[in-house]
Amino acid sequence: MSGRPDVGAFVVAGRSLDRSTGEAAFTYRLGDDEFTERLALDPALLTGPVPAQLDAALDLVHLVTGTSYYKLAAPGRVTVERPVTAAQLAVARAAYTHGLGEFAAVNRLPVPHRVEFDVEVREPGPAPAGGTRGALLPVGGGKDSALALVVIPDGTALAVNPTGAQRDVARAAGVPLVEVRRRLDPLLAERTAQGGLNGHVPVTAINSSIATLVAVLGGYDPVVFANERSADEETLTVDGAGVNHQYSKSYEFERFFAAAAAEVGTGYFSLTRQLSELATVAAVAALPLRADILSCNRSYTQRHLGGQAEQRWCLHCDKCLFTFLCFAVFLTPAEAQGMFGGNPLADPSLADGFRKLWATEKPFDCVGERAESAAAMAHLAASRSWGDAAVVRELGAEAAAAAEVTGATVARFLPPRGEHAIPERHLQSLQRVLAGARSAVA
Ligand SMILES: CC(=O)N[C@H]1[C@@H](OP(=O)(O)OP(=O)(O)OC[C@H]2O[C@@H](n3ccc(=O)[nH]c3=O)[C@H](O)[C@@H]2O)O[C@H](CO)[C@@H](O)[C@@H]1O[C@H](C)C(=O)N[C@@H](C)C(=O)N[C@@H](CCC(=O)O)C(=O)O
Ligand SMILES: Nc1ncnc2c1ncn2[C@@H]1O[C@H](COP(=O)(O)OP(=O)(O)OP(=O)(O)O)[C@@H](O)[C@H]1O
Repeated sequence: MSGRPDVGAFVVAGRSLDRSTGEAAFTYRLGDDEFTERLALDPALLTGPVPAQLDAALDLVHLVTGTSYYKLAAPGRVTVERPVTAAQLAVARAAYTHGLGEFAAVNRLPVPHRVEFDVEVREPGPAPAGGTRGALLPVGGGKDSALALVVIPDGTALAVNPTGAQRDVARAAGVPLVEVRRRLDPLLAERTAQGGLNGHVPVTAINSSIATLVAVLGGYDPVVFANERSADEETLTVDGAGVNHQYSKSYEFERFFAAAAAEVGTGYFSLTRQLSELATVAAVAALPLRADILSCNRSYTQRHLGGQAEQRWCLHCDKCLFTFLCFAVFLTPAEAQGMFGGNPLADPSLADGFRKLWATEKPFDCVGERAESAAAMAHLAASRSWGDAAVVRELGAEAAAAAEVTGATVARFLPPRGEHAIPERHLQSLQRVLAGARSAVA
C-alpha cells in the first residue's frame, strides 16, 4: 500500500431508517470525508410493527454497501462502530477481500486484498420465524433471474435501481415488483474524479443485503437469487491467487451470506447454482420471456437509471458477445437476430472479442466458463445454420481445439451438477421447467 496517503481506518459509522418516508441512510467516514448512501424503500413496507430482526438486517446492508466508499483509498483497515455477529463479520470479510479482488488487481494492489476489522462481535438474537409472503426474487433484467420468475411464478420480484428492462421482464412474467432506489453519495464520484481509487465492487453482495432488508420488512421468505455455477470460475490468477469478477455470485459467498440471512429469519439461496450459463440459456431460449430479457451490462449504468438513456443490447461488450454465443446454440440465425436486434457473429471485427471468452485472462464481466464458450463456438462451427457466419468460420477450429483440451461439449454443460442449497420444492419446480424446455427444443 506504499505510495498512498494514510487515511486511517475506513469507518462504518451511523445509520438510520425514517419509517415515515422509507429512507434508510448509511454513513461512513474515510479520512476527513463523510459519505452517506441512501435507500428509498417503498413506505408500504414500513407500515407494520417493527420486526425484531430489523437492526441486524440494517447492519448487514451497512457493512456490505461500504465497499463502494472504502475502495477510494482501500486502507486495509475497517472499524465498525456497532457490534456485529460472527456471521455478519464473515460476510464483510468476504466482501472486502475477495469481493474487492478485481478492484485490487486492476489497481495493482496486493492480491488477495487483505483487510483487518476492528469490531466487537456479539451473539445473534434468538432465531426469528421467516416471513409468510413467499419468495422474494431479485431480478437483474437478464436471463438468469428471468428463469427464476418462471420457476417461482408466485414470488415477488425485487429490482434495486429499477430500469425499464427489469420492469418489462417482471411484467412479462406476471410477477409483482418491489422497487428500491439506491443513491450513492455524490461525493463518491467527486472524490473518484479527483484521483480516488476506482474499480468493481461486489454488487451481488450489496443487492443481497438490500434484498434481505426488504424480506425482513415485507415478510418475504426466502430470498432467491439466480447465480449460476459458472460464476465460480476465477477471471484471472495473480501470483497464484484467483481473482473473480463475479465473486459475490459464487457458492462460497452464498454460504457466508446464507448464514447471516438465517440470523434475520430469511432463507437465501441461488436457484440456478447447479446450472452452467449454457443450461440456463437452453431453458430461456425455449420461453416466450426470452424476448423481454436484457443482459447487456452497459445498459445498467447510473446513466440509464431514471430512463435517461435507451436500454438495448449493445452487441459489442463482452457480456453481449457471450450471451449471443450461448443463445445461438439454441436458436436459428433469424431467431437470434430477432431477439438481439443484430448478429455479432456476422461481424469479423468482433472475432477478437469472442476469442477472449476462452482466453487465460477472461474479460472482467459476467461471462461463463472458458470451456463453455469454446464448446459453444465449436458447436456452431459444426452446425449447418451457423457454420458460415464470418466469426464462426474464423474461430471454429481454434475453439474446437480449446474445447478438446478439457473434452468440453455443449451437451456436457447441460446437466445440472455441483453443490447447492436449493430447497427440494424449488428444485423440483426448476427441474420441471428445464424438462419442459428440453422437450420444446427436441
Ligand atoms: C453497470 C456496470 O457494469 N457498471 C460497472 C462499471 O461502472 P461504470 O462506471 O461504467 O458505471 P456505473 O455502474 O454507473 O458506475 C459509476 C461509478 O459508480 C461507482 N459505483 C457504482 C455502483 C456501486 O455500487 N458502487 C460504486 O462505487 C463505479 O465504480 C463507477 O465509478 O465499472 C465499475 C468498475 O469496474 C463496476 O463496478 C460497475 O459495476 C456496477 C457496480 C454494477 O452494478 N455491475 C453489475 C452490472 C455487475 O457487474 N454484475 C456482475 C455481478 C458480479 C458481482 O456480484 O460482483 C456481473 O454481471 O458479473
Ligand atoms: N439491480 C438488481 N436488482 C435486484 N437483483 C439483481 C439486480 N441485478 C442483479 N440482481 C440479481 O443478481 C443475480 C446476478 O446478476 P446477473 O446480472 O448475473 O443476472 P441476470 O440479470 O439475472 O442475468 P444475466 O446474467 O443475463 O444478466 C441476478 O440473477 C439477480 O438475482
